[in-house]
Amino acid sequence: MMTIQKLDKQRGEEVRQYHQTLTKPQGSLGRLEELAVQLAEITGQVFPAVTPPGVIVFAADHGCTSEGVSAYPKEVTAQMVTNFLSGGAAINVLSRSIGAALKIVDIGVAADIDGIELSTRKIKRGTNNFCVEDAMTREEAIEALNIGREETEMMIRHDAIKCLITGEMGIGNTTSSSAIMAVLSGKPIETITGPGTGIDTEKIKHKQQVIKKAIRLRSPDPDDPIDVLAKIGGLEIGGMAGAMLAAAAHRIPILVDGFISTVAATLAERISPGAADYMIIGHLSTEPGHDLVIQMLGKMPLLDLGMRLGEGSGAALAFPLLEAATNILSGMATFDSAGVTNKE
Ligand SMILES: Cc1cc2ncn([C@H]3O[C@H](COP(=O)(O)O)[C@@H](O)[C@H]3O)c2cc1C
Ligand SMILES: O=C(O)c1cccnc1
Repeated sequence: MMTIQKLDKQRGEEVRQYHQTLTKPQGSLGRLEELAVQLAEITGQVFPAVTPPGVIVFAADHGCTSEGVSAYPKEVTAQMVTNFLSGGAAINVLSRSIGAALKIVDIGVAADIDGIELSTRKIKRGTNNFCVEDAMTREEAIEALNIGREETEMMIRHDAIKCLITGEMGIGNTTSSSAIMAVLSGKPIETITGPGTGIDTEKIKHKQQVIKKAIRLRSPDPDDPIDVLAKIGGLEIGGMAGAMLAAAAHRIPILVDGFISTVAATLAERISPGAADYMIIGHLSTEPGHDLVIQMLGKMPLLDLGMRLGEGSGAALAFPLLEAATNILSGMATFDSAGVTNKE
């Protein structure tokens, strides 16, 4: 889809060496040092910039909500988009606190939503119920990826963003995310499916049955990520995957949020191997499948705050750590410049 370059290992090595000259015991900044190295490898700069960050929230509805898989009614998707537009959701608050540009994309909400601030890119009015038919066609899945890519490239041009945070809003999307993960990982559905917005144990069992039925009836090809996205995925999940591919192609670091975002990240990596090199996992969600999907990407989350919201919230909270990692590099004195004696 888009060319993703290899990481700039040379720049990473330069940062590793430079860290040893800064006024601190070697390695004492732990994962902040690793972060600085990764950011240098991603951006190709010894003093990488991550500000300003940009948050894109993709919103879409899910046909599988008619199977009773969420604690909240499907109307909440559109209502929350209106809330995003008036600035009152968690991601609005967190975006403001990190100085991020925030864009909301309606990539497939069932209801009509007005708002000049809204990017209206509706592919269809929610996915089809994957227990009855494919969630979307292959063409629609590709369109979702393309819209994600286009919206991100616009943000790179207009807002000059230096770090991408993707978020999502879509009642029912932990069900499609769990289904995608079950197919991509081959792991039992029980280990991947959780409460989402907060359903009880009985309802989780039902959610697992719904996912099993969908996978049996749709039989997506685990080796074809676009087939998986089309048959059992979501429009906002495709949008996020496309956004991540665009950021990786532009060598912009991607700060990944919770379970749903990390599933989109896994699809992006399967579509264009190497994309995950450009990703950092912001936090560990309490949704049970998140741990596994992070491990599959070979990553470790930065924060573990017991959160399970989505919208990009956990990634936005982790952003100051990236900023700190880059500020350390550009702002700290060296042993030489400060006249501090280095170890023998
Ligand atoms: C008010 C509200 C705000 C949200 N913001 C994100 N989500 C999160 O919950 C949804 C997924 O959970 P499930 O699969 O159980 O429906 C997604 O919209 C996700 O972004 C929200 C959910 C609600 C109710
Ligand atoms: O981990 C997440 O992103 C998540 C978990 C539950 C509900 N919504 C989002």
